[in-house]
Amino acid sequence: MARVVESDSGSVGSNVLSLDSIRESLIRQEDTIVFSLIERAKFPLNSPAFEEYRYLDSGNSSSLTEFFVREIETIQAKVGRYDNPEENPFFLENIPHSVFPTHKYPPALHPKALSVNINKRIWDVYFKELLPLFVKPGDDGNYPSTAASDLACLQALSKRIHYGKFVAEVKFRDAPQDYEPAIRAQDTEALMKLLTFEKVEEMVKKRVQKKAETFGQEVKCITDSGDESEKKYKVDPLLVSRIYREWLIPLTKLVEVEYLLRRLD
Ligand SMILES: C=C(O[C@@H]1C=C(C(=O)O)C=C[C@H]1O)C(=O)O
Repeated sequence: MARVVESDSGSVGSNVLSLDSIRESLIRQEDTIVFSLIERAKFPLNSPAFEEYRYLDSGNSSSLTEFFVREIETIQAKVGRYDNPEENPFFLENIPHSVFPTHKYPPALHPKALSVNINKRIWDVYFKELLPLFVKPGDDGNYPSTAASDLACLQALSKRIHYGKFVAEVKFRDAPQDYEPAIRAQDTEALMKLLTFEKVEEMVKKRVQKKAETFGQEVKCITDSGDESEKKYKVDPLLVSRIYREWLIPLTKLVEVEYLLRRLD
C-alpha cells in the first residue's frame, strides 16, 4: 500500500495516501486542538464578541468575531491557505486567488470534495455547545484576543473534522468493492458501518484525555506546599475526551459519509 509523503506540519504532500499516515496526522492534530482549547480557556466566555451584532458600512450586520473571521479568511486566501485541500473556509463563498505563487497540491481527493463543507454546523456547535463547557462564564471585554483564540480553535476543529475526506478516500481506494454498492444505493447507514473502527475511536478518546492531563496540568515548583494529590488542569481532561466522543468523532464520520456519497459522481 502506497504511503503519503507528509511535511513536518503533518500536511498531505503527495497524491499517494495511506490510512496509517492519515491517522498519524490526526494524532498530531490532537496536540493543536488540545493546546487551542487550553489557550481559549484563559478568557471568560465574552459572549458579546460573538452574540452581539451591529450594522457595518457595507449595510450587513455582523458580530465582532464573525467580522474578524471573514477578514482573516480573506487575507489567508490571498496567500493560498485554501489552495490546500486540508483547509475549508467558514465564510468565503468566492475564494480570492493567491497573490503569490502557491504550492501545487496533488489531486488526492475527488473533485466533489470541495462541496463537502460543514463549517456552519461546526461554528454553531462550537459557540452554542462546546465553548460554555470549557470556559468560565463572564465578560472581561477582551474581545479582539478572544476572537483570535476562537478562530484558532475553529480552524483546528474544522481541519480535524474535514480530514474525514482523506480518511474516506483512503478507505474507498483500499476496498472499492465494499463501498461502491452502498454509494450507489446512497445508503448512509451502510457507509457509516463500513467506515467505523470502534477500537480506533476508543484509543483516540483515551489519548486526548491523556494529552489534556499532560499539556494542561498546573505545574508546581518543588517548594510549593499543598496537596500533591489534588491535580488541577487548565481544561478538564474528561471534557476533552467528551468533546471528541460527542462532537469531533461523529462530525468527522459525517464528513466521511458526505464525501463517500459523492465519490462516484
Ligand atoms: C477517522 C477514522 O474514521 C472513523 C473516525 C474516527 C475518529 O474520528 O477518530 C476513528 C475511527 C473511525 O471510526 C479512522 O478510521 O481513522
